[in-house]
Amino acid sequence: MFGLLTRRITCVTSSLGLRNINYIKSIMSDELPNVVFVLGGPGAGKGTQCAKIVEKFQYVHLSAGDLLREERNTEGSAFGELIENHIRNGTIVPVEITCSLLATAMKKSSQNKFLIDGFPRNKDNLDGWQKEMGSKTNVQFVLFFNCSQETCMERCLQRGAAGSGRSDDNEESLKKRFQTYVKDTMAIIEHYDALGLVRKIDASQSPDQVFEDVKKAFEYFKVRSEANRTRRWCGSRSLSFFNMSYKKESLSDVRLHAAARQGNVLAMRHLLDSGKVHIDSHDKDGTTPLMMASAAGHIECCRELISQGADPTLRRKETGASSLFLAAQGGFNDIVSLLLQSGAPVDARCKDGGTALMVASQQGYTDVCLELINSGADVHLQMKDGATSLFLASQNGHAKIVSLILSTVASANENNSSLSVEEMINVRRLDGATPLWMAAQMGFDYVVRLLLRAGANPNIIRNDGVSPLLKASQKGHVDAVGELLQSNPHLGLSQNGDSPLYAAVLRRNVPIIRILLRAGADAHLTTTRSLLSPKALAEKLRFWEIIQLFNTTESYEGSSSTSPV
Ligand SMILES: Nc1ncnc2c1ncn2[C@@H]1O[C@H](COP(=O)(O)OP(=O)(O)OP(=O)(O)O)[C@@H](O)[C@H]1O
Ligand SMILES: O=c1ccn([C@@H]2O[C@H](COP(=O)(O)O)[C@@H](O)[C@H]2O)c(=O)[nH]1
Repeated sequence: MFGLLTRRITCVTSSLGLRNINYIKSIMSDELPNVVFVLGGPGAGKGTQCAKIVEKFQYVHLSAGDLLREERNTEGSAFGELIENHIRNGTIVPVEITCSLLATAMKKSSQNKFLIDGFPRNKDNLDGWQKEMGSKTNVQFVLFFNCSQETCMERCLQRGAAGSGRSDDNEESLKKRFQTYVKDTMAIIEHYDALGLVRKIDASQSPDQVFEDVKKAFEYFKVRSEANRTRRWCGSRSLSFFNMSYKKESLSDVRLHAAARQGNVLAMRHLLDSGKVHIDSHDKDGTTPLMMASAAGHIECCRELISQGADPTLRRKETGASSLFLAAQGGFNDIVSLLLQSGAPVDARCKDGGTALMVASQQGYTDVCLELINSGADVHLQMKDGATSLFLASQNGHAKIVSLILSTVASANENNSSLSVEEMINVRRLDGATPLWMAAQMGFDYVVRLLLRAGANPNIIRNDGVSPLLKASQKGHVDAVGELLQSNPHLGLSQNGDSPLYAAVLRRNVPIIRILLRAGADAHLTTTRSLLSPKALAEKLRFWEIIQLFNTTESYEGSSSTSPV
């Protein structure tokens, strides 16, 4: 922690860059205290919503502003005057003071879920947090309350008039606070956005409406992290572990395999010392004790086996899976490191072309991906069906891994002539699907956004003639459709003769119809599949609310081209 509060942190690392791999590593661990940063303009309603979140999701609310005000009011504080000056002027207190207050408050609490409200507000804050707390906490996501300056100003002035007692709830301070927000804090929100971690909430609605959106954000991230935890457990037990056969040559071999499977290091050592077993004795599928222990996550057994000479380069006969692949599949990073240090080839291929990096990307084990990439894993490799690690991460909604791979591709491209991000991002599987196409089908809007921003082409269709926009419309993924529309995709007929607007009408999906119309989709465009236009379809099905929407939306007159993508 910060020893001397008066020491100014001069952090020179560019933590606003995507390529800060240590930083990304620091936000991955499941075991560390979880943090949700809450950002937005002054008066956007951060404190109001935090109170509701505490009640519903049992987080501990730490407002950086409140902690600073408390410190300012503490008798004898060396920082009282400095803090008050910053508050009045709407400028940002040096990070060592704020971060130290936050860390102390976190330490005091016995909880491990924190809402950090109003921090980090500038690059100094972010760098300071990274340096001191980055490796000790897990940033789950950032809640961003978006609200116009006018509304925020009005709310703060009313709060002041109602007796908040805050020295900065006045017009003069508020103007300065907004300048700081626009100039400094927006860059922090953009930084986290680039990592796929920002959930933007429309804070101009009523407090209850805002909270409805807040709940969705928490549920979204909760579902994702729980899914990851479940997979970590299943990865070791069901996918590979139970599929292994255990038929060995001798009773001692059977016992060795059983010890590896159960993690019984003492029994294993005893058997190995006896000289009666071969350390790499394998069953009919070529499964060795080291593979067994790696798949089951027994690090002590793996250490014992390696130290007694087990071969980390062996593969299973049928699938070609190595110990490294099995450890990566289970998310056992300590075993992955051990195997790599012991000479396991980082890019060993399974029979289907899969590698340890691919399986870790698929399962969402960011820490494992980092370890493998830092050990030289090739991010450009493809499975026999054409899938890349990027594809697998996108298909499964692992935004952090998508960011990590994209930044690794960019660095590799700078250093040699390997594919550029733009080329790599649009690599297609044999069925023609790109990472973007898959993420759109699955409704992973964060991943869709990350990929589009990195240069993914929204108009690459799958071999069946379906575009990402059409697929997202068919599946009813309104947020993914919204993200795709940001990149001006083709709105007309896809090559299979269907259109996104037609698909949305067929499924009576009004939110998607609305945003497609707003983007210029044509309600009169006849699809070649059904020979009906979206409007004719709505009339046929008597979807009155949609007919009304078409009638009242001027843009349905249409500007989209009728030629297929
Ligand atoms: N959705 C809302 N609609 C209308 N008023 C709101 C809404 N949310 C909060 N308020 C009111 O606006 C004022 C500011 O809200 P709040 O203190 O939660 O904002 P904040 O973002 O934490 O502000 P600050 O950054 O200045 O600490 C309060 O008086 C609050 O009651
Ligand atoms: O991390 C922080 C948080 C706050 N400040 C200063 O406090 C005021 C008020 O903050 P609120 O979040 O609106 O309560 C803010 O304008 C800053 O001057 C800070 O320096 N660092």
